[in-house]
Amino acid sequence: MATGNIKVTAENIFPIIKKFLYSDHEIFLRELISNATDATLKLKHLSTIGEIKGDIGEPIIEIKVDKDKKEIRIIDQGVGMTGEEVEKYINQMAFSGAEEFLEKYKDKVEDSGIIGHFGLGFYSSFMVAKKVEIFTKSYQKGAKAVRWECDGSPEYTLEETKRKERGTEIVLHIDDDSTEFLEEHKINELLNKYNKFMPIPIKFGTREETLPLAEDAPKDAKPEKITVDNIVNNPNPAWTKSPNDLKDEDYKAFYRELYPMQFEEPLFHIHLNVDYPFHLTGILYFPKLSKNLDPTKDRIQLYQNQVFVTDNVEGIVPDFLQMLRGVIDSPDIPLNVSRSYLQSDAAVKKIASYITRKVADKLTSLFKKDRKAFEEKWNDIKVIIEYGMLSEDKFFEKSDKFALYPTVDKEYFVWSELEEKIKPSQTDKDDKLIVLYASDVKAQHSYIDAAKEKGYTVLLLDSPIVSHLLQKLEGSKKDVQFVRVDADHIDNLIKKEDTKISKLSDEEKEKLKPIIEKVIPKETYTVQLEALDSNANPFIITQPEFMRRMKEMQATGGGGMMGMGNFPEMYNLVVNTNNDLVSEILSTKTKKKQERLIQQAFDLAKLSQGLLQGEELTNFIKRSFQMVK
Ligand SMILES: Nc1ncnc2c1ncn2[C@@H]1O[C@H](COP(=O)(O)OP(=O)(O)OP(=O)(O)O)[C@@H](O)[C@H]1O
Repeated sequence: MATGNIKVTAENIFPIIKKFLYSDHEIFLRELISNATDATLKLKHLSTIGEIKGDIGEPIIEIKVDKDKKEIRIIDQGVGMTGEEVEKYINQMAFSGAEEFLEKYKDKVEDSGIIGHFGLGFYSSFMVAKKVEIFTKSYQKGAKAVRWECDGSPEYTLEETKRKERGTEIVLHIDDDSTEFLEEHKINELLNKYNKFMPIPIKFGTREETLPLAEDAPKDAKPEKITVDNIVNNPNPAWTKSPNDLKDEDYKAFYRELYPMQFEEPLFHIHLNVDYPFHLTGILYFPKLSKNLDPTKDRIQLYQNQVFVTDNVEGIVPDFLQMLRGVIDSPDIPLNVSRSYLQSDAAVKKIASYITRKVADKLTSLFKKDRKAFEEKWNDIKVIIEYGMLSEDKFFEKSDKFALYPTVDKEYFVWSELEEKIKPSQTDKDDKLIVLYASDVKAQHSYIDAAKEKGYTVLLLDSPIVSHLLQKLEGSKKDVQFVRVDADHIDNLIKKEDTKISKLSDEEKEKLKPIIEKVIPKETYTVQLEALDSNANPFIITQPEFMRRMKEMQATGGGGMMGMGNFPEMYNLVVNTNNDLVSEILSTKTKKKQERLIQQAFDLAKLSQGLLQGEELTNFIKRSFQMVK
């Protein structure tokens, strides 16, 4: 038997480990299962290359909990260790990691989550155990089994022991302050969180399985029950397979496996697979976005060689794709590092731009392959795509191929098609292409109608960030301007000629303006007299595009003009000097009647904008009944 002192610069490393990693105690199980997995994968590799002769069977990893003895055991059938190897890897190497760790982080107690990075994996067991034993036997011929023990002081014991089976058994004698880990449900929870897709089968207890009855079994035959290993993981998850071997159904099944509480099917998936300049596999899903979507639930999961790392992929996956679901697995992602480290990591940065490109390519191919199906999905995916166009320039460049511009009549165009269609009719006198859009088909009905009557195309752009996107589109496309149909009278939106003849003379106009201004609230409405088509309404309420868009941009964050968001609503009241009613208002002699006509026309204009409510609406209805009496 050998005893010795583990060499560490600090007097006693274990209390420090505990303190450093206080919040992350539960990762001990992941670390130990990772080691067991590595040892098993090594064994399989040695067997494949002929280093190990004979059958190695189907090695599994087993977790056992003994609540009475306060023990957790992690048992593998991997390569095991010789006495020298324990000496080297557990006593010295692991501790050199510990030393480095201490050296680097002694002043930064708050920076936790760095263990794996420093090869402290095994020692994380001391976060929950007051004593740890290792029973191990190497695969090497003639190797003797050894037992190592350490109680959290720098002293350890290493001795020969009796053990026939190849592999390693770690026994954790759980500390009194960590007994929660002796609960079966807690272990199940951890296995489900961190080890659900690890590559070696993990057994935790047993379960009953009912065998199917033989076809010719008598009617009263009872099905036979057998006890089988309870394997908690799926060692071959879909993302590790080749896309050629997977059908649509398999992808959907994997989605359900990942998110058992999700009942909505995903819209489509993207299988990621890259070997150079970094390794990455994964499957991303576009979910159906609904209003009650909780962005903190069922997020993209990040794995390193099938070991769960985190479901906070901020900084790894571009912002606009955070709403997607699925998994990303890369051996190049460090297991246990702090978030700031992850974000500054060069490999991680490349991952984000690769994913962006891949998503753009997939959208392009989906659009090309089945345009109709893509159009049907557009409403569900547009927010993600529009957000991507806004935030990622590379994505914006590619989006011309698949970003759709739907009309109020549910026709869908990509930019080049739209341009071709509206260029002849919607180019104004200054050679600007005016793109008309609505945000609410019902509320803006009369304006849409007026535009359609002129043969114009009206888009329906109703996502919350659309004003930001239009700003960006106008900045990148030459001589293009977007205007919402209710921003002005249609003749003013797409100006074809400079002046229109007004029925009212300049003196008449000067007389009329103050009369109207007296009746309508000046602080909200600016009166504007304009010579429009005689068929156009007498009074039209508009909200200038610029003003409205800036306010919207303020409200949805970023951009826009400072302070605009708090500005009161301001509108224009366009008075059509060519409409007969306006002439009538001017020529009405009785002041009372004149005011009533103005009020009535004004209320009608408000009504068509959805602005007439409450008391004003009640008064309007009363007045209207009196007028038709
Ligand atoms: N179950 C095991 N079977 C065989 N060898 C093991 C086992 N557990 C640990 N070891 C050996 O002990 C070494 C130290 O383990 P430890 O978990 O501390 O660090 P690591 O696995 O090398 O790195 P990290 O876990 O930080 O990624 C391992 O590299 C391995 O050689």
